[in-house]
Amino acid sequence: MMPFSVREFEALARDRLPRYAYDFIAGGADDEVTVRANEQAFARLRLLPRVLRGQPGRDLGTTLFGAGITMPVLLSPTAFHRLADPAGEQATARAAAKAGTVLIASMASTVPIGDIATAGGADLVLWFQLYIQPDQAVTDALVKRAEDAGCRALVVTVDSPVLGWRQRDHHNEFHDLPAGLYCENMRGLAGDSGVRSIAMVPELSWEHIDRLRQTTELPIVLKGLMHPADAVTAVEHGVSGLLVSNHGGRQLDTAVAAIDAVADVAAAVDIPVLMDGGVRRGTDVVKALALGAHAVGIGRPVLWGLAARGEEGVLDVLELLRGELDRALALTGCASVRQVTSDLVREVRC
Ligand SMILES: Cc1cc2nc3c(=O)[nH]c(=O)nc-3n(C[C@H](O)[C@H](O)[C@H](O)COP(=O)(O)O)c2cc1C
Ligand SMILES: O=C(O)C(=O)c1ccccc1
Repeated sequence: MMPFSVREFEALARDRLPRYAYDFIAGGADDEVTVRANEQAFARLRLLPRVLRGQPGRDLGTTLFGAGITMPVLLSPTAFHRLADPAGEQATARAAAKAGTVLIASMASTVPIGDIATAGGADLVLWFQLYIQPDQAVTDALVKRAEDAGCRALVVTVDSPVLGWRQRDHHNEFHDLPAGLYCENMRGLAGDSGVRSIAMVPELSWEHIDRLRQTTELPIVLKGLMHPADAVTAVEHGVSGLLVSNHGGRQLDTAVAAIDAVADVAAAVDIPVLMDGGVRRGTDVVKALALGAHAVGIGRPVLWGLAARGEEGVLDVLELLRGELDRALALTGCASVRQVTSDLVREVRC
C-alpha cells in the first residue's frame, strides 16, 4: 500500500521495525505528556484563510545562512538511522539532497559525518548536531570532523544536561546498539565506547557556548531552547539561529508544546527561529510560519519513512509534506512562505 500521509508511514514503520526500535523512536520521557502535547497543540491552532487573492502558483523556497532550500522543512537530528534501514544516514542524506533541504545530522549517527556528506553530494546542505562533551579535546575533534565534511552550521543541543527518563527503553532493555552498529562520529576519540561515549554535561553553561564561538567560524544554532529570556541571551553570545524544541518530548516531560513556545521566542530576537516537535502536516508548517518560525524540522517522520521504504520512503515523506504545504498555502491565500502572517491562525479550546 502506498502511504498518503506521514501518519500512514508511521503505521508501515511500526509493522516493519522490531519492537525496541519502534519504541525508541516513538517514545519520550516519563508519561510522554509532551510527546502528545506537541501534536495536540497544532490541532488547537486553527487557520483563518484569506480568499480571492488569485495566484497562479506558490513559491515554497527560503534561505538559511545564505543557502537556498526548496521548502521550509528541515530534517531534525535523530540518532541511529541504521536501526531503521541498513543504509542509514546515507539513505537519508540522498533523500534530503533530492528534496533540496537541510539535513541536520545527529552526532549519534551510525554513519560517519564524512560519509553522510559524500552520500548527499554537493547539493546537500548539511549541518551537524553537537552535544558539547566534558573533554574539550573531544568537542574540538567533533567540530573538526564536521567542518572537514563541509557542514555549514553547528546545531548545539542545549536541552539535555542529563538524559530524559525513557521508560520504554528501560522496559525493552535498549541501552546499547545491536552488534555492527556504532556511533561512528565518536570512533577513535578519547574515551570512545560507542553510544556510552556520548556524554551529557550537567554543568553546561553559556561559557561553553562562548568557547565554541571562539573555536569555529560556522554559524551556531541552539537547539532545545524554549524561553524568550534565553533567546535574548543567545543573541548576546553570538548565536546565529535558534531551534525551538523540547526534543520531541524526550527530555523534560510536561514541557510546553514546542509550537506554543515559538511566538514569544520569535518576538524576542532578530535571528532565524526554527522549531520542531509534532509537525505532521503541511498545515502545521503554515501554523509555525504564521507564529514567526522561519522553518520547521521533522524528527520521527524521517525515521518512519526510512523504516518503511529506505531512501525512497524519506523522500516520499518530504514530498508528501511539500505537497501538503503547497495546498495549504493555496487554501490560505498565500503565494509564498513570506506571505504567511500571524492573522492566519487562531487558538481554540479543544
Ligand atoms: C529517535 C530519535 C532520536 C533523536 N536523536 C536526537 C539526537 O541525537 N540529537 C538531538 O539533538 N535530538 C534528537 N532527537 C530530537 C529531534 O531532533 C527532534 O527534536 C524531535 O524528534 C522533533 O519532534 P518530532 O519527532 O515530533 O518531529 C531525536 C528524536 C528521536 C525521535
Ligand atoms: O534519543 C535521543 O533523543 C537522543 O538525543 C540521543 C542522545 C544520545 C545518544 C542517542 C540518542
